[in-house]
Amino acid sequence: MPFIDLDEAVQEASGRTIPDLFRAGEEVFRTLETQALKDALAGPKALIATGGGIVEREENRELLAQFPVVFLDIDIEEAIVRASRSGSRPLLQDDVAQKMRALSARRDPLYRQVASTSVKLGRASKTENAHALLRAIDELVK
Ligand SMILES: Nc1ncnc2c1ncn2[C@@H]1O[C@H](COP(=O)(O)OP(=O)(O)OP(=O)(O)O)[C@@H](O)[C@H]1O
Ligand SMILES: O=C(O)C1=C[C@@H](O)[C@@H](O)[C@H](O)C1
Repeated sequence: MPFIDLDEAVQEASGRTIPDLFRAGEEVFRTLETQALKDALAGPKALIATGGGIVEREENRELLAQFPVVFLDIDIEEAIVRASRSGSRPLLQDDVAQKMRALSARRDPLYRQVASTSVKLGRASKTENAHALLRAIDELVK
């Protein structure tokens, strides 16, 4: 099955990086993100990885809720550690921990609203996490 990463799709379609798009304004990025989601959903059946901010727009939530969706329910402390390492996330420049907690509090109910199922991802290895995700996808689409 084809795999589509929406962050990559947005960057390819616009010819710009995500930090560059955010410099033009978050709405600029979100509009391209919605278009990339619509294009991906209209295309051949695929596994689509969205950015964590996909649930910010109601339009996106309504679209996603029509398809099988797996919520990657990552432990917040682990997410903070990983995001602190990355440095390239426009919404997480300073006070990463505080911003992550605020985003998580706002978005968590929205993820649960659109998700058909969820997978708890803790400190297991990447391979174990990938297998847990694949099992959830198999279960969902069988
Ligand atoms: N045990 C692990 N399981 C899963 N991912 C891990 C693990 N250890 C490190 N990582 C890393 O965590 C990072 C997760 O970042 P990634 O950018 O893929 O997040 P994302 O889910 O795409 O978030 P976003 O909402 O920003 O799109 C990756 O770089 C991945 O390699
Ligand atoms: O959580 C978010 O709002 C984002 C997550 C990333 O994947 C990118 O889509 C972008 O940095 C925004």
